[in-house]
Amino acid sequence: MRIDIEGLCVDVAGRRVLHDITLRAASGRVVGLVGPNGSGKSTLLRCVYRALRPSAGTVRLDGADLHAMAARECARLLAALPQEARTEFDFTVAEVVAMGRLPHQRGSGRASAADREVCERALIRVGAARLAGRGFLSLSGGEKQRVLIARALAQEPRVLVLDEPTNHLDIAQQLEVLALVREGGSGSGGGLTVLTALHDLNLAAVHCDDLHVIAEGRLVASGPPHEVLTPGLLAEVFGVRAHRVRHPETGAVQLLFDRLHHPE
Ligand SMILES: Nc1ncnc2c1ncn2[C@@H]1O[C@H](COP(=O)(O)OP(=O)(O)OP(=O)(O)O)[C@@H](O)[C@H]1O
Repeated sequence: MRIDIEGLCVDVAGRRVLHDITLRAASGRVVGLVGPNGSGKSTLLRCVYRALRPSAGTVRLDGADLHAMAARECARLLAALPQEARTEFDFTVAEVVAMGRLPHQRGSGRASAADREVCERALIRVGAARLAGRGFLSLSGGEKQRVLIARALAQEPRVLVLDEPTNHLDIAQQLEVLALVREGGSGSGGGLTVLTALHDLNLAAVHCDDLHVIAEGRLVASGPPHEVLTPGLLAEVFGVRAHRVRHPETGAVQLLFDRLHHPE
């Protein structure tokens, strides 16, 4: 499913934090949002998962205005993993994942055998089946993240929105979470579009098909990672000096950072 963001402006507390953002995430792509702290990545994502209404502009899913959709319709199409995804009560892992099925349930809202199977499959896919009976609040950060991804997959969305999904994870967990996200579509018939904010530019270079760079609320570059992550852009946007190398096995662009960039 395609995401078209057009002319998006957001004002927060009387200040414009996003200025006229227009970008597209093509169907089935893993699309990364990168940019310095406070540049507006989370604000943009919040507009896409409908936690925030833009001051101007539109977000469309395959042409349909997201903010004009009924909440249930939207929840059938789009799942989100916000930066501070929490549950206030100590639900079990199985209950947390079962919440992903709610948009698909009618009437009594009771889970069918088919719903339960989708949830079990989602937990197996993220390698967390053994956690099903545990209390969510007792899990480690990495385990919580896996379970929340399982909930998002159980929702069987066409669009997955992730805000820093690798936060607080060790390197192995980071790679695993991103691999899961990448494969996300394959178990649900393919075509899953992923829009994710990422701080780690090397992970973004490897795991994203396309990147959009946001700086001070404005879109400053878009394209495949090897085109976007240039030393010039990194100096200008992030204020760092970087060298580009190729991964010796995969050929992916990787960055070596040596020091802060001081303009002449
Ligand atoms: N509720 C709010 N009240 C006031 N300012 C806000 C609010 N939400 C966001 N902002 C401001 O909007 C700007 C963009 O914030 P946002 O969280 O979108 O940035 P970000 O790129 O996701 O940052 P980070 O990488 O640090 O998570 C920041 O200057 C932030 O202080």
